[in-house]
Amino acid sequence: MAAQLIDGKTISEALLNRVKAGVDARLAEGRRAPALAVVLVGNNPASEIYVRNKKRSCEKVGIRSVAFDLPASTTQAELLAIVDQVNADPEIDGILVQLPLPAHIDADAVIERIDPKKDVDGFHPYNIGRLALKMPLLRPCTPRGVMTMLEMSGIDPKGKHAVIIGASNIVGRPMALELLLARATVTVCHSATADLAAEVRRADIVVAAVGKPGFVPGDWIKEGAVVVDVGINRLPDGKVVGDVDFAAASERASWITPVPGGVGLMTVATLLQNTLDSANLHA
Ligand SMILES: Nc1nc2c(c(=O)[nH]1)N[C@@H](CN(C=O)c1ccc(C(=O)N[C@@H](CCC(=O)O)C(=O)O)cc1)CN2
Repeated sequence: MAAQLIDGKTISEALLNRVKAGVDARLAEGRRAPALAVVLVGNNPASEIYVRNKKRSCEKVGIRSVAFDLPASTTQAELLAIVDQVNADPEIDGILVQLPLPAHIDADAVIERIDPKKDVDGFHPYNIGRLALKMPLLRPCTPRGVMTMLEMSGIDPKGKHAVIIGASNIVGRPMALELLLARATVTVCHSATADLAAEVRRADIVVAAVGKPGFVPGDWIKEGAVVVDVGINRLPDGKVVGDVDFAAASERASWITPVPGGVGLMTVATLLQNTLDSANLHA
């Protein structure tokens, strides 16, 4: 059986259209456009691309973006002062600090400094706690984007066994909370998991978020499983591939996300959805 594609391009465009309609509705009511502070420290080439895409998408849907492009030498105190400034600005609804930050900056301290009401990345302990307690407010973009992809493809995780490979704060952990909220039975695998292949072979839904090209071979995928590939790995020849052997997994899966053109596009669109949500909640 050849898998059906969960097409991030089509689904993210539909989501962006929905966000644009929400922005237009605010303007029609005489309310201001939502605004997003976009903070980039240093010159990590991948981060520069992601931030550029986020700003372009803001433009497309009518969200105002306010850029803070800071040198790699920025100190933690300087960055925290900028976070304080945008926290206090009533014209800003969302704050995005692009990760990773340079090694001399404590990313957890920066995330914790963001006003949880403006935490459109959903990484603040307050927002993660709300998700864990079944009271989600601002939800991490990649996992929320994955849930939108499943929903728009008619895939209901309820009663399914979901296996997540990777336990990061950005993807693996909040992904587990999202799937639990959707009533899946969830297994989170990580580098100390005893028999990863056996865990994945039992999965109805596999979410791979490892950051290693082709880490999941096709023969780990159960016949008919749904495969969500969150990995974005750039090969020496410049090609971008996921964590899953796409061709082999497609032979067994019922649905699969491609890389590129999959979850990454949803991460950006969901950030704008969160920014609109934040504006509608508070301004
Ligand atoms: N503050 C944050 N930092 C980071 C996040 C995040 O959600 N918030 N996630 C990742 C990077 N990321 C967004 O910031 C991101 C990753 C990938 C894509 C994307 O569009 N991927 C494309 C392929 C891109 C390519 O060719 O390089 C795709 O999947 O089609 C967008 C955003 C870490 N940092």
